[in-house]
Amino acid sequence: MRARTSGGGPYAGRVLSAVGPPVTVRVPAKINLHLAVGDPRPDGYHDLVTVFQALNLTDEVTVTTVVPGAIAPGVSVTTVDGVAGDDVPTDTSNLAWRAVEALARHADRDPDVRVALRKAIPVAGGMAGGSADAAGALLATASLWRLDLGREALMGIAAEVGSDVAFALHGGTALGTGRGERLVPVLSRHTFHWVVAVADHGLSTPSVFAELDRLRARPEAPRRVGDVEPVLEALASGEARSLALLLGNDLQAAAVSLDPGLRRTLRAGVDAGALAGVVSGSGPTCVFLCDGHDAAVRVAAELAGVGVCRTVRVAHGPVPGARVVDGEGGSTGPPRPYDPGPGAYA
Ligand SMILES: C[C@](O)(CO)[C@H](O)COP(=O)(O)OP(=O)(O)OC[C@H]1O[C@@H](n2ccc(N)nc2=O)[C@H](O)[C@@H]1O
Ligand SMILES: Nc1ncnc2c1ncn2[C@@H]1O[C@H](COP(=O)(O)OP(=O)(O)OP(=O)(O)O)[C@@H](O)[C@H]1O
Repeated sequence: MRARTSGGGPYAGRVLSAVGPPVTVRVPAKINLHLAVGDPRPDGYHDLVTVFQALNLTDEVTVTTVVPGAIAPGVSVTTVDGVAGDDVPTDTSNLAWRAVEALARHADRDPDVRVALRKAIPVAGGMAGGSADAAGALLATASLWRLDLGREALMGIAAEVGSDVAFALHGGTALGTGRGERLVPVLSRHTFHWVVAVADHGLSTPSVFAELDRLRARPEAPRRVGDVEPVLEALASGEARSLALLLGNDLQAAAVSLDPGLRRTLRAGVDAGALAGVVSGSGPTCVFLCDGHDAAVRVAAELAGVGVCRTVRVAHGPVPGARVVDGEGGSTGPPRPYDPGPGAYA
């Protein structure tokens, strides 16, 4: 079925795409097990060496073809699991919409879709929620439009939209370099169990990078994280206790400097029985590695009682990157042109 617009509006007179069923993609949050930040580059970014892991804390992105008079182009947002979504824009600045526009430019067509976000990933929490939505919107729209895009092309468009978007497509565990957009899969044996402490406010990523530059300009600059190799070895061994000793994030000092209460959160998680805790990315979410699922449930219960954060979640990783899901709102059509591959999680 094809639809043609009538009357005025941005699509007046244009032939719109075939109206197929909506496509829903589930896409994970990320944490950084290791985050080494270099000096600022001339373009304002910082080179990173980071180890990402995707957790089973996911947003869902549903993309529907615009139907004139019935379904308008744009973005809508609902939140679940206590996520505060007031800061999430529903205009063209939403990262998911920017991803649709980037794909539309690439495909030389109009962004004639509606994007519905169902957010469970904390907003401005250092878990790449906006980037996850962008990755989900890219994959869902590419599937809806049945674009014959290879993995490399989609990853390239993802990297244009944001530093963390490519990883949200990739999933699993990966080593990221450059701005974090150049990815190599990392062997990660077994599943790691995490407690996620979500703060009652966000931190702006550019402000945290700027604070790190400021702290580093002082004589008592924060110590930098060590080499990444031992982290890769601990992941390959699957030993949570080995990995716990090696969790490190150069942005942690900056996040704590902007939000000193995080010190208390980090201490509370370890006091509650976690093996170790670290600020996730640019914060303020803190994640705690635990010795198995049962330990994580105990740590989460105790941490929730201390009152140092807004909500506490139990999660595990690695999990796959963005995936088209079947079921209500999803699509059960033929195989999709983009297959993100199995990832490198065991
Ligand atoms: C902190 C991390 O989450 C670690 O994975 C990411 O590096 C942040 O990735 P992101 O939120 O996708 O960041 P972008 O949207 O690309 O950049 C937002 C802003 O963060 C700063 N930024 C980001 C990434 C990077 N490698 N260096 C930076 O300095 C820049 O000021 C940039 O303007
Ligand atoms: N789809 C989206 N979801 C959440 N925030 C969005 C979205 N699109 C744009 N934003 C804006 O981006 C800001 C950062 O949101 P996001 O949740 O991605 O932060 P983050 O998890 O700290 O990111 P990262 O870990 O990649 O640095 C929000 O405060 C909001 O204003």
